[in-house]
Amino acid sequence: MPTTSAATSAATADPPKRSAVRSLLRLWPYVRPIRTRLFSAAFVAIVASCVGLVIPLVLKWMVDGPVAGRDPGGVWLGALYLLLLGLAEAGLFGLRRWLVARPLASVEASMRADLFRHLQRLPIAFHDKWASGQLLSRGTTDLMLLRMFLAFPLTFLLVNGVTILVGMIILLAQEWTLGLVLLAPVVPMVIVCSLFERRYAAVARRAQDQVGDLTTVVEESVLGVRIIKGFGRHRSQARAFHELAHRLRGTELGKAKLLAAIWAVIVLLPELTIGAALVLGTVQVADGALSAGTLVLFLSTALALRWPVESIGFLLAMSQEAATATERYFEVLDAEPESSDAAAPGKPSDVVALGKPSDAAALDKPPTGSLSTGLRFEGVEFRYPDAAPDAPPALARIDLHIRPGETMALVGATGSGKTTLTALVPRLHETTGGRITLDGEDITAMPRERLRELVAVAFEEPTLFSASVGENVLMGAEHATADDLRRALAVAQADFVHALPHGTHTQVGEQGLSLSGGQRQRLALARAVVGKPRFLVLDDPLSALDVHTEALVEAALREVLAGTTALVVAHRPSTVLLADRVALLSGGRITAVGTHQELLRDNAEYAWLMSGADETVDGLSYVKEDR
Ligand SMILES: Nc1ncnc2c1ncn2[C@@H]1O[C@H](COP(=O)(O)OP(=O)(O)OP(=O)(O)O)[C@@H](O)[C@H]1O
Repeated sequence: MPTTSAATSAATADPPKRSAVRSLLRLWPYVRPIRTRLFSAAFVAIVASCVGLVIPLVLKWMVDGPVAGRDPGGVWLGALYLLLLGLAEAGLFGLRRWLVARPLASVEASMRADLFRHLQRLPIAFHDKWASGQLLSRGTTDLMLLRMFLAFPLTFLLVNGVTILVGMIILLAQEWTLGLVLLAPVVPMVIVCSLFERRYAAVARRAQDQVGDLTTVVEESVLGVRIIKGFGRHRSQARAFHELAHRLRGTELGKAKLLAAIWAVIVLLPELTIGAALVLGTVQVADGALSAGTLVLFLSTALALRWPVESIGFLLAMSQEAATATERYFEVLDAEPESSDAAAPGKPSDVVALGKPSDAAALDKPPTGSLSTGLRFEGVEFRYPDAAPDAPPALARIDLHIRPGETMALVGATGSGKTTLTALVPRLHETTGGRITLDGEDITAMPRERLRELVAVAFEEPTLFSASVGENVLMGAEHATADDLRRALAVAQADFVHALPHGTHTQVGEQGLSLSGGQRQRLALARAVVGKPRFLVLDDPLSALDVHTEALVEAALREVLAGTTALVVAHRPSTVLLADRVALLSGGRITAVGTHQELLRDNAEYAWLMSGADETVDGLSYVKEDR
């Protein structure tokens, strides 16, 4: 898992410098399908707001009419009007909410689905660089911010703008001198708002990135809880968490200070002008230049405009956060996925054999028209995208031919490139030179779907998903039958599942934590073989097994391997003995190929790598002979 700092830099390096509006416009494809409802809701809210502005006009009519003329009937009529207007305003706002609630939930759901689908299609190189917490926070917090923006600020910035405009027109039409007094703070407020927007954009981005970092630490602490406890690292982990939480707290406080400042300006200036208008209006009423009803209308309209004006501060803040969330969302969505013939979404990452054709035997034969020539590496070179430019490539000049039905063991010192080489076959990484062919067909020329039907992979670190044992294994072949499942479990010596509380229906916890490492490895192996793949790539899949279980797995695996072309990474001689030939990988190059005995005799490095394990070799020789 990438470190927090590396992931942070990957996630936050050079965020695009777009204005908030341009960032938010990128949401249009998602908003388009619900535009009618959204515009209707905005229209309803504008009408509701304007209905609210009629109330001061009724008040003026009441004060200058029935109240001045001491007409109780008129006063009651006015009160009835006010009640109806109030009810209409409340009803319309309720209608607005009803109009937007469901479609906005669907926008959030479809954005989340797109993000998830895209994450499945992004290359391993992307996932190597990005911390999972950063991706998680984009799929949760950021999308929630976007839904809130579409539900509230998007509509209310418009509604409040129109309300302020209509209110000001009413005021200017009634008495333009007092209207101008109320208009006085507009210019300073626009300046303050634009300054605020710029500063808030930076601090909002920082806060959202820090939430991603914090999520990463929490996730790592939960997943790595055994290591943390085993090494007594809970204090240092807690310290790392507190440091990040402290940093986030500081950023959030910075946000709160900025909000407080703009809030103060936005509240204070209108209050001052309302006070000034009140004094001026009272003097005019005393002089007889203004009717008492007009002054009441003036004050009640100004008070009705207070909320639309005061809310601008936090509506702008929410919009800015939504713009940042949009940027962060599209940073992931803009990342280039695997080439257009990418695998279908929803594939597990550690097993690449999915979807056995309905006729299982079809996989055991090469496709019509192509010769069965096995697995061939021709001048393959690979360099990790984030490796230093002057660093040697992880793999260079790899020429290797694994014949049809042959099992080739791949042996090499740690860091020699074994995992990297195996990852190239199912195209988890793309070769940077040379080519790999399966029965003569270049793997880059075949659709990924087909490649992943042909090749199954099991890794040393087996991942189990939160699903039943059976579902986990059958991820290796969607159309496999109960018999296939039973056979695969038998090959992987995973019969222990029948003793689990609900057999193959037993749910295994997050990452299969409730099972031992060896049990998980056996399930991952069962997953790799359940689809009877033509090509099998195993990256040291038996490392967590005891010698006896390993021998049993190997005996059963040999039957599977007999009809399969296989590349098996091996550290132990016992695994090597499974193979027909061995390839020695040294510093990213194949330095020797031969049988185990030949290499033991002729190659010092191989002999050294295999040394100290004679007992196991003998033990397995017995198994082989017995077979
Ligand atoms: N994502 C990556 N980015 C850059 N370099 C990497 C990456 N993954 C592995 N490497 C480097 O590539 C080299 C080969 O690594 P690889 O994991 O293939 O070795 P290995 O032979 O499988 O080792 P082991 O036996 O310990 O599993 C190592 O030097 C490693 O540091």
